[in-house]
Amino acid sequence: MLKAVILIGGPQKGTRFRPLSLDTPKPLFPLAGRPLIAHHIEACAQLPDIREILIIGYYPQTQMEGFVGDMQALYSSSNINIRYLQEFTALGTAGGMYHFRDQIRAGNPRAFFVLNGDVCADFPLQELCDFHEKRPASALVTIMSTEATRQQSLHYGCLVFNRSSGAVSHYVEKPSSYVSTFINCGVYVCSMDIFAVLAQIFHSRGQEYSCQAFCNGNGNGNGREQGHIKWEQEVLTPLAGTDKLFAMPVPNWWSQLKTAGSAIYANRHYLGLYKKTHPERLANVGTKRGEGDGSLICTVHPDVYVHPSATVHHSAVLGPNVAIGPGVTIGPGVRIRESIVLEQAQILDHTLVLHSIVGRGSTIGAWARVEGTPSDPDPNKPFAKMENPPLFNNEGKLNPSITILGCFVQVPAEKILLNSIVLPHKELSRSFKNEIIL
Ligand SMILES: Nc1nc2c(ncn2[C@@H]2O[C@H](COP(=O)(O)OP(=O)(O)O[C@H]3O[C@H](CO)[C@@H](O)[C@H](O)[C@@H]3O)[C@@H](O)[C@H]2O)c(=O)[nH]1
Repeated sequence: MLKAVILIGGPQKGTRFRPLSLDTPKPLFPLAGRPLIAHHIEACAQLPDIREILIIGYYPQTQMEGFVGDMQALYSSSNINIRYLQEFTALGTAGGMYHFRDQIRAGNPRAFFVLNGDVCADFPLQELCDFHEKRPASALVTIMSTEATRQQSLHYGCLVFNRSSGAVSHYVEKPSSYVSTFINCGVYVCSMDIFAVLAQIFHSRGQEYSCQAFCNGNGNGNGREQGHIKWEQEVLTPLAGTDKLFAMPVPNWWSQLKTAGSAIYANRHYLGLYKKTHPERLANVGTKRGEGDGSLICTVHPDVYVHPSATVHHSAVLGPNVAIGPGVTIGPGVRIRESIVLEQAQILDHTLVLHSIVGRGSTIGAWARVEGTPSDPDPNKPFAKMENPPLFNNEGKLNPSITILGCFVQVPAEKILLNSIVLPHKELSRSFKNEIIL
């Protein structure tokens, strides 16, 4: 029996994903019509041995319970239990795993997966598990690894490993100078003995804290929670070179979801994966709607996802790489490409939407133009990943990126919105270019 843990962080995380994360917690942001971590759950559920998926984070229960209920219902017939476990405070990337160790160990799984909730991929979980189980009995963790450029590798965990055995000899989290182009994808298989390592870290921390508290005469020394454990620095780094840490390089598509710009890129890839895994979800076949209802929609340039409850005028043209959410209305002559339109948005007649995300309940008037700048990885650099540039450049100007409308924004007819970010509930009265509209 196997289990999986999905780490989703909490409300203070995902700040670079604003304004989209103001409305929906980042782990639930829809890509190709499904919440980000529903793709993780779907990948886990493909494995016949998976029995339980534990989502660990510090979002309030109320923000996660609807999603968890939907997932439980979806996978009830496959006998997979899905639960959300809330940390009382941010416990870091390994503290939650240790805190909820009894829940992970319950039922005696032979191993468990750990997936960062903010990565997107064609997750090769069965291969990763088979690889891990073929390593020596001493193996505690196998890391899924991919290659990045030399420069980009500095933003990730970097690893040096033996290409035939997979044994990791050196692991550095976000090094300041070049270590390796092989990076940590934030996807792991762990043996159950990893809890002994976590217990050791937790208890040594306890001694450190009580000593500091004694010396300072106050609570827990530096104010950090004793249960806070950094998986990368406190677990992976010391395990390197001990024959307990392994890496499996994979050629599959993989990306992080840090900025809103990366959502368009991930949306495109998840739509592309549907061709292999769930072609019935796509509205690719001629002019037919996805999800098997077969009614006519409009002209579609693959790949396109349209929620069955959306209303799309037959003269609209969608795609490539478009996802249309529930209850969306698309008027006559509308053209949308490389974009995500979230639930209940309305796009009125003859409007053009390019490289943009239209927030929940937003309205774009007729003959308007909403356009952003694509922020894809550099196609001329092998292994290049998405850049996650800051919002502003050194001159204090907005870096060109996709256009984002927060929820319930109103764009009047015949206006142009270019490379701009609009915060929720704004009613625009004119055109904007390269601006954040607060
Ligand atoms: N439950 C919980 N989850 C957390 C916490 N802190 C972070 N996480 C979750 O853990 C994942 C990674 O955390 P980050 O702190 O955002 O790390 P990162 O910059 O993305 O780097 C990590 O991922 C890279 C791959 O995407 C790796 O290359 C890198 O080595 C590292 O593991 C995210 O899904 C985040 O939501 C926490 O306190 N509690």
